[in-house]
This record gives sequence, C-alpha cells and structure tokens, in this order.
Amino acid sequence: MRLFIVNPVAGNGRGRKVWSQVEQTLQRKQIPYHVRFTERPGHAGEIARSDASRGDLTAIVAVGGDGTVHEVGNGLVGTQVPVGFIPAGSGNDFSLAQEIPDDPGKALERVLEHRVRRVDTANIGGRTMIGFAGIGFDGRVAQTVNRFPFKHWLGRLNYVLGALQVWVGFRPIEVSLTVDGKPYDYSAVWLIAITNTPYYGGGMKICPHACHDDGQLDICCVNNLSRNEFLRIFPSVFKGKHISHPSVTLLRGKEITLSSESQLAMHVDGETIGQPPSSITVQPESLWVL
Ligand SMILES: Nc1ncnc2c1ncn2[C@@H]1O[C@H](COP(=O)(O)OP(=O)(O)OP(=O)(O)O)[C@@H](O)[C@H]1O
Repeated sequence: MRLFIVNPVAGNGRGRKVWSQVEQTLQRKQIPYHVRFTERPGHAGEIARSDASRGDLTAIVAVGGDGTVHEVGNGLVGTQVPVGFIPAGSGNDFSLAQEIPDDPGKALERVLEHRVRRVDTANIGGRTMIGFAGIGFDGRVAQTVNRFPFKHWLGRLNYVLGALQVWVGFRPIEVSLTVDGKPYDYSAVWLIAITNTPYYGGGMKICPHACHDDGQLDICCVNNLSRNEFLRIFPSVFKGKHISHPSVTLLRGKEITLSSESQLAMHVDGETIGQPPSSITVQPESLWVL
C-alpha cells in the first residue's frame, strides 16, 4: 500500500488540485492508497517518520514542493521505505534533479513503476539535506523568498527576484572550510553551495557535475567578485557556465567543516535554518527514491 502525503498549500493551492487529479487516476485504475493532508509546517515529516514503521507501506509519496520532499525525506532517511514525488510546488528542483516529470499523470506513472534507487543525503546538524544547501548570499535569498507574500504566483521567477533584492545590500564574508581534512580559507565569499544534485534555486545548475549516488558532496564557492561582476555572471549559472569564471571554485568531499567570524545565513533544500552547524557529512545511499 502507498501513502500519499499532500501539502495542500504548496504552489499556492496547486498541491490540492494536483492531488485531486492523481486521486481520480488511482480510483479509475482501482489502485489502493492512503492519503494524509499536512496541517502545518513540519507535519509531513512527522507523518512520514511515524508511518514508515507501520510495516504495510511500500512507498510514501510527497505531493507538494521541495519543502514537502525535504520533510518526507527527513522522515524516511535510513529506512527502507522509498519516497516518491508528485511535483506541485513553485521551485521543484528535486524533480529536475531526479528527472521526475512536471505533469502529475506522468509523475504518478513513475511512482507506480516502483523502480527504487538509493541516493546520498547529508547530515547537517541533525537535519537531513536531500538535494542542496547554501550559505551566504543564497541563504539570504531563501530567507527573502520564503517571506515573499507573492511567492506562490511567481514559480521559478521567485529566486531571480529574491537574488536581485539580496544583491543590493549583501556584504561578502570570510569563511574557513575543511573538506575531508584539507583546509581552505576564502575571503569576500558571496556564497558556498553544497549539493548532491546539479540544480537548486529554481533550476540553477550550481554544481553541474554533482551526482546523487557517488558518496560525495559537491561544493561551489564564489568569492572575490565585485557587486557588478557578481550580477554579470549570475545568469550563466542557469546553464552551469559560471564554473569557468576565476572566482568560482568547485570542491568535492565527504565531510565539510565550516567556520566564520560573521553571522551566516543557511538554507537546506530551500528551508531556512539560520546559523549553519560546524560540520556537514555525506550519508551515502541513505534514502530510497522512486
Ligand atoms: N497545511 C499547511 N499550512 C501551512 N504551511 C504548510 C502546511 N503544510 C505544509 N506547510 C509548509 O509549506 C511550506 C512550503 O511547502 P513546499 O516547499 O512543498 O511548497 P512550495 O514552497 O510551493 O514549493 P517549492 O519549495 O518547490 O518552491 C513548507 O515549509 C511546509 O512545511
């Protein structure tokens, strides 16, 4: 039996509409299912965590956006219950990375095929990162976008508008990193992205070579750029072309430690978490995905 966890407010109510389409198909095909609707932030994770141990579930399917997948994935990490995804959010980077179709009917077909793959996640201070995290500029962009009153109408344009708003006042910071024990000191850092998947922020290909099952985390650090130069190279991230710029450094490793004198803003899968923890560790093949 599959359990569908539906976030009715994802994508400005798209979650509920997408679910009614999916439900009609399940009923027409006489496929048994359970459904639970989320009632508050964090609820999808609570449901996934408690229902994963029921023993009769073959999969838990998130119907919503990246925030819903983040919560359900956090509830299922380390279990053998796979997470499926029917995209109904505004960004849906997880579906881009996993090549899950935007069309709810096709996404449901993929769930019903039940082909399980194991993917890496990362432990970030006890919270699980499913796809991507960001520190600095993009931590602030996530904070800004999550507060936009019109977030749900703008889809992927949110991140462009959020980025422009943060760009105006952002002050680059000093950050020291270690990656698998090797130290790196960066001055005037705009952002550090840590990812398992190439995409984040509504389709930006920040770490174009990231792979979700290589047992490694990909890191992109952008530093020592003037405000105007940052804006000039920004569009190139949508095609992953930013990586040839001399201010962009790519690293890869299993364990990252971070320290900075400044207050850092961080997001994990687009959810704002405030000050980052001091270490981030890959959890190889820890989540089963449909
Ligand atoms: N019933 C609810 N009422 C209010 N908030 C909810 C409810 N259920 C879930 N949430 C919260 O809604 C937030 C947004 O969900 P989600 O990220 O899935 O959609 P989205 O923001 O439209 O999509 P995306 O993240 O892909 O842009 C999440 O932080 C989640 O915790």
